[in-house]
Amino acid sequence: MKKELAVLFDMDGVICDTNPYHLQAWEKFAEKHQLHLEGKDLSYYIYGRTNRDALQLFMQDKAFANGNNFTSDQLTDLSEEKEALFRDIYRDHVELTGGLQAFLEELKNAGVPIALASNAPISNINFILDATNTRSYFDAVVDATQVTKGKPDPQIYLRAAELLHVEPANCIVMEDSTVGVEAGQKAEMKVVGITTTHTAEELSHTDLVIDDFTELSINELKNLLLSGH
Ligand SMILES: O=P(O)(O)OC[C@H]1O[C@@H](O)[C@H](O)[C@@H](O)[C@@H]1O
Repeated sequence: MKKELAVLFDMDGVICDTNPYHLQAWEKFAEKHQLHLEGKDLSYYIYGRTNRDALQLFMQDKAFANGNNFTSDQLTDLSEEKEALFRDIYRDHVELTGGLQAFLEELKNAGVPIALASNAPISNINFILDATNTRSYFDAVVDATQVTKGKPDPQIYLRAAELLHVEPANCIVMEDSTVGVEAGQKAEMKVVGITTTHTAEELSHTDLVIDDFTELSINELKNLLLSGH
């Protein structure tokens, strides 16, 4: 039987409020590679994007100080180098977003299928799932390597719905980044915006804005599915 509700969680900024630590990692990485990264660039180039897309966007618009373009293998290596920095910085600060543990329990007890759908590399996904001890809650995990395009393309969310055997129209996406919100909306799913990375105003085009998961219940999600766009 097809399920009437599934919840698809983004990871960075949703499972854990990691973006302040990603920022520190990007700053270290930028210094080492003489990349002219400014605070205001983060919102557009970085938050929510795959590292490959972020690095490529940078190269197009700003170019690295040494003027080189990177091969696909170099992009993979650079991406992993930045994420190793992130994991080192974040390791001692790992904490689930407020109310998430109880919300995951509520969903699990009600038999609601749950997926993790992230642009992050699998090394980071494994790191967060192990450090937060939440792997057992997720019925499916989708990262950008399992599809041809990461967010803001909708493929990651559509693949997650497929793995859970739930129609996209019955899926609710939990997102913090504008790139991720775009992906959820293009997948024609309802999107809840969480204000870890962007302000409530910046997320005002979502279906519901929350500060953390203490504000959500299954009933509220069911009502959201019934409401129009
Ligand atoms: O799709 P998610 O879980 O928000 O993660 C995507 C990306 O979010 C960015 O903010 C990070 O800098 C990346 O390293 C990360 O891969």
